Amino acid sequence: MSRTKKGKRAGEKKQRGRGGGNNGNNDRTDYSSIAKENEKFQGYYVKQGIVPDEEEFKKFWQSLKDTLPTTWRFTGSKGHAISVRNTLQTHHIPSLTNTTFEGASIPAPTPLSWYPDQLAWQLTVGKQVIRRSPPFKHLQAFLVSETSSGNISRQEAVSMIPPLLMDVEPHHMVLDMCAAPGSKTAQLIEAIHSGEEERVAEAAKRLAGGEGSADIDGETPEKIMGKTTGVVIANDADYKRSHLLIHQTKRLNSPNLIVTNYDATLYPSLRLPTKQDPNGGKAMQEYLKFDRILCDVPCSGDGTVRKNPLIWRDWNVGNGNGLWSTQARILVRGLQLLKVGGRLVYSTCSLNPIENESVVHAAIERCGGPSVVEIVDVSDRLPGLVRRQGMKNWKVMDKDGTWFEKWEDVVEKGEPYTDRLTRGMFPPADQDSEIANMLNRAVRVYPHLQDTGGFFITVLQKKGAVKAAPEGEKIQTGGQKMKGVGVESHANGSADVKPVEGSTSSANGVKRALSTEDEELVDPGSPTKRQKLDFNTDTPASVEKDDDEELKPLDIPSTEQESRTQEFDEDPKTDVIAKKPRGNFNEEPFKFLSPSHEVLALIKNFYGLSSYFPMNNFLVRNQEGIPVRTIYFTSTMTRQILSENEGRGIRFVHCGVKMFNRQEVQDPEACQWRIQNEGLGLVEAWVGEKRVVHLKQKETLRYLMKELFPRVEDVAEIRERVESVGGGCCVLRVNIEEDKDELGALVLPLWKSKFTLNLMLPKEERKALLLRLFNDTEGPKDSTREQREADAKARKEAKEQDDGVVEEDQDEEMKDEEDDGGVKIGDDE
Ligand SMILES: C[S@@+](CC[C@H](N)C(=O)[O-])C[C@H]1O[C@@H](n2cnc3c(N)ncnc32)[C@H](O)[C@@H]1O
Repeated sequence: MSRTKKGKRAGEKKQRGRGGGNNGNNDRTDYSSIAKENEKFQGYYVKQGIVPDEEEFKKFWQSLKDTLPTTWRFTGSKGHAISVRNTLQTHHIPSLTNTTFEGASIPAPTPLSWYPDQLAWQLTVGKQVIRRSPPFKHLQAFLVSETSSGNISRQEAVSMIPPLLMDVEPHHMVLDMCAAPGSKTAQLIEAIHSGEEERVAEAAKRLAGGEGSADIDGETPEKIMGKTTGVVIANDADYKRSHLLIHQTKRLNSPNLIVTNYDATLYPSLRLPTKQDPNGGKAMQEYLKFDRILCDVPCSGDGTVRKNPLIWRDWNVGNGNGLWSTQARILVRGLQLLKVGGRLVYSTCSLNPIENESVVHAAIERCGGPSVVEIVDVSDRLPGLVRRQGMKNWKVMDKDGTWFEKWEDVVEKGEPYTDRLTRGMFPPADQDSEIANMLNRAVRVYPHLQDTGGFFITVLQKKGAVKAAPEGEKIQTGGQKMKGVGVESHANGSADVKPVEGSTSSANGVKRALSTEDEELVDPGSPTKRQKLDFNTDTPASVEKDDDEELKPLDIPSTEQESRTQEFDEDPKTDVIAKKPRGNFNEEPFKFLSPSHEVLALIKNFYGLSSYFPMNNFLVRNQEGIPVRTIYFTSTMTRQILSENEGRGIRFVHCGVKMFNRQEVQDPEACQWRIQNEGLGLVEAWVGEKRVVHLKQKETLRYLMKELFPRVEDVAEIRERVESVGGGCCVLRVNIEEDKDELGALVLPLWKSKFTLNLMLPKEERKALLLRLFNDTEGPKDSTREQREADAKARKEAKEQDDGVVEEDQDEEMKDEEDDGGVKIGDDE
């Protein structure tokens, strides 16, 4: 068989890891045939002493071979997540407790003790049981249905930890540097929106009563309305995978989310609105600094071996060594972009100290040492989570198997080791130094501690300005010269973020020493020099994988093979880390509409939108800036970021929630712009009573959900009200006393045609609600369809006979439209 340059056999399956890029893998390896043994893998971790006690190491090693439990999170706003969780607890857990299968008792799902509000659960039973035990089968149907409607997200338990340690608040600016496929981004979005429902409800009540209007002068609309003011920017270097982020976070409908597509080592400084000098001096250009940053970096992923058996076959030391330089650069860039006082979490699903403590140590040194960046002690956080402390000593192994304890030994041996390894990889020379002791504050989670995957998490706090010297100078830190984590700087201003399509090199190529005032604002520069460094160790090759793998609905896998193909959380792939954003960049521009635009005026009037509602946060996605089909809504800060950076070639991939969709209507009174289900939660509190319908009876709700096109005359409870509201879109507020716990605050978009009503819900969501609320497994039906068709036919024939004019079916007006998100209104066919 032929060999490639890197010594791989042509066609050979590439090394797995966790990093991204190059999807489309069609590997059909039989995972059950892979032996769960690898001497090099085991020997490496024995020598590193990651679990020093021999007996404990045996348990640790054995646990890597065991099947991983299935874990999931209830997603969305807290109120909503809790209401779906309540269904699990009320309707499923009782019948799953004390279940036996073939004589043995079977454990019911349990909440993860350390996850807040019992919103994360785990299930340890295998597929056999699920298929053949009726209560588990029932649970499976619930999980699948809620997953496809986005209320449940399958996620590895350990992967849920980093966002929980970030202490995100609703006003925070948050950056997720390596975000795809987006499980943690979803947690970050939930965190910035935490408490929002309550705040908005209170504000709406207060403002409707005319109270509090005195103290709102000069406040942003979000603040007045109790809305989240923070922003989450989720980034990934892989363009295709940046779209996975959109998919994964779609259900959260956050107007505070922006998705970008950059190599994180080169993440650009984003402009904020210029600050005017009150004394009449020069206006200052401000750049965005973040309160919270997540660096969940690409890594070798050997902590995921329980669900990725290929790691047993393919593990080699070069994977970790090869990623070190990129991981360190991402972390350094993150620390530059962080506000002083801000927090950054660095995490990997690798067990390897080279990808973990070594990177953290090098980056802290690179940024000025522990007086500038400290590791936060989080030992009292997440009580219940069993963990081990970070390592302060480790060794470095070359890919040929030679071990080194210190850089000086590498220098003594000379090439090729001096090319393949770097000084920064080594542990602190002074093991009693502040930084060495601080490394113990890092968190290591091992599989045997609580039946999970392996993970590494460090929480860093920035205490002062980071001074990054230009690349080319080897960095002098704590007596060590380091290469491989340098940051080149160049002039700030428009050139610093020139379009990077097809190139990540410094926009203007100017290298200069930093001045103190812009040291934090510069963009990192040319990767050309780093390229050599990145490739001077054994960089693992990419793995190709099918995109859709991330998106499969939850099933309950019993084998690791199934687990691998159905997982959509962590993405254990190693990749040659982006020297430039991968894939074509092809996005329509984001154009904001003037608040006085005639379409917005029409919408405001029809829905009776409150005067507090921020009408300047609407945008469209076309070059001309015309509302053709869909109008999106963003938060104020999001708008400012997009507007300030327009024309700078910034690779914005996504922003805005669909709020209004254009609808062909025949009723001249009805507004053509219907509220999209996605945007309803953002606007409903501000819609005037004139377009609100209240519903209190459970049976009415069931009928509206079950029937795709119920006749107005058949919905007795709300008939009168909908008739007085008139044609077009309105807001249905559901308030059923007996089901408060499971329904939460349910608000739905309702369309009134001449004769029929239509809940405008995506098919999956309608199905999931029917199952959850009414135990209906069959889904919606269209029993009036035949009747309508017959009526239409009769009308048409009669009309044609009368005057030869062909009349359109009035009720068909809602059924031909499909929105941009693929949600067919009413008629799902
Ligand atoms: C471990 S995965 C992130 C998982 C993600 N945080 C989550 O929780 O779903 C690493 C991601 O980093 C991306 N990546 C690799 N190199 C990168 C770089 N230089 N800059 C930004 N992203 C990069 C990969 O495409 C991959 O999606």
